[in-house]
Amino acid sequence: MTATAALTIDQLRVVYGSHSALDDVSLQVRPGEILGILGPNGAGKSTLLRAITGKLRPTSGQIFIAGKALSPGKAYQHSIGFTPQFLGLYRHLTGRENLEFFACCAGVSRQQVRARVSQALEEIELTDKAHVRVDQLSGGMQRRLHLAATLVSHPSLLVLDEPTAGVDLGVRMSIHDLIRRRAEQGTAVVVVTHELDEAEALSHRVALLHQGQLKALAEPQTLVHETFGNSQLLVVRTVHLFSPALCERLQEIGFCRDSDESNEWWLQSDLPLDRLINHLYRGLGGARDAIAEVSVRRPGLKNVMQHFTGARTDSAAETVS
Ligand SMILES: Nc1ncnc2c1ncn2[C@@H]1O[C@H](COP(=O)(O)OP(=O)(O)OP(=O)(O)O)[C@@H](O)[C@H]1O
Repeated sequence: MTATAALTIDQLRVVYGSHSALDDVSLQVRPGEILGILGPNGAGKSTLLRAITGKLRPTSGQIFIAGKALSPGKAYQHSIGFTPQFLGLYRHLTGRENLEFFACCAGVSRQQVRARVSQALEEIELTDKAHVRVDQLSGGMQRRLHLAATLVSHPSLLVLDEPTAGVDLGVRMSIHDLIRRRAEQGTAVVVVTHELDEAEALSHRVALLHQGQLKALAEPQTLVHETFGNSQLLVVRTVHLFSPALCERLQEIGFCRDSDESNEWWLQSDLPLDRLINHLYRGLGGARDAIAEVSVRRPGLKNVMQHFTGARTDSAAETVS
């Protein structure tokens, strides 16, 4: 990518006291590109967003917005639109009043404010609710309005922190459409999400952070392929969630799971299915009744995350005998 990238992050380091929150992170985002930022809690995602939006002075490294070096503390509202995770709307004002306020704060000229606000309301399909107070709108409508508050200034770089947190599928889809449309018009988008399906569906590329380091940066499908090749996953769903003996047994025979709250376990392998099933049932012995379902799947981003963040990914080649 060239100096005309919408965003360039060059060898960024952020150290809090003695703790390194970001360590030598470099990446670029081109105009029109949607980059998903993924990583477990504490990976450094919020720190990265704070650095990109100029709210934090990096320990070292540089950030360029459309080729211009970013100096923390300066006003960047014209080129960067930041939508934080938590709603920041004025509940006693109407949707239109909120958008007009945010447009003015972002430096939109008086002559343009009305048209920009009308356009944003149309984009989020809330024109007919423009004069309703925010506290009388549904949660999904407030979420869309929250995003529109950033869109009114037509930023060249949109930075979104979990834009679909807590919304239903319908609202999520409409927010995705909104983000895609802006990207198609040339806006670069950096979006932090914990939803891996969302990242896979929405992002042109994903950046995977873990313990402050950039572990991977690629298109979702490329990342899955580079990590797992043509492997498949044998997926097992257990009847009960908490059965320490069964969990221990599954771990011993090479399975891992998404979280302690999941009753789905998976094993990555290139081996033929009949050998894998044999391996599973032999390994489980008398505990096989505790299995509700066995299926085969292609790996996805979720499995890539586990691979890079240290979950057990022992290949079946090592554990299947
Ligand atoms: N102001 C701060 N002072 C000291 N340490 C901090 C500060 N902010 C964040 N950290 C630490 O830096 C690391 C990265 O934090 P950060 O909030 O960027 O992670 P994150 O990926 O956004 O996590 P989450 O998904 O939980 O929001 C964590 O270990 C965190 O405890």
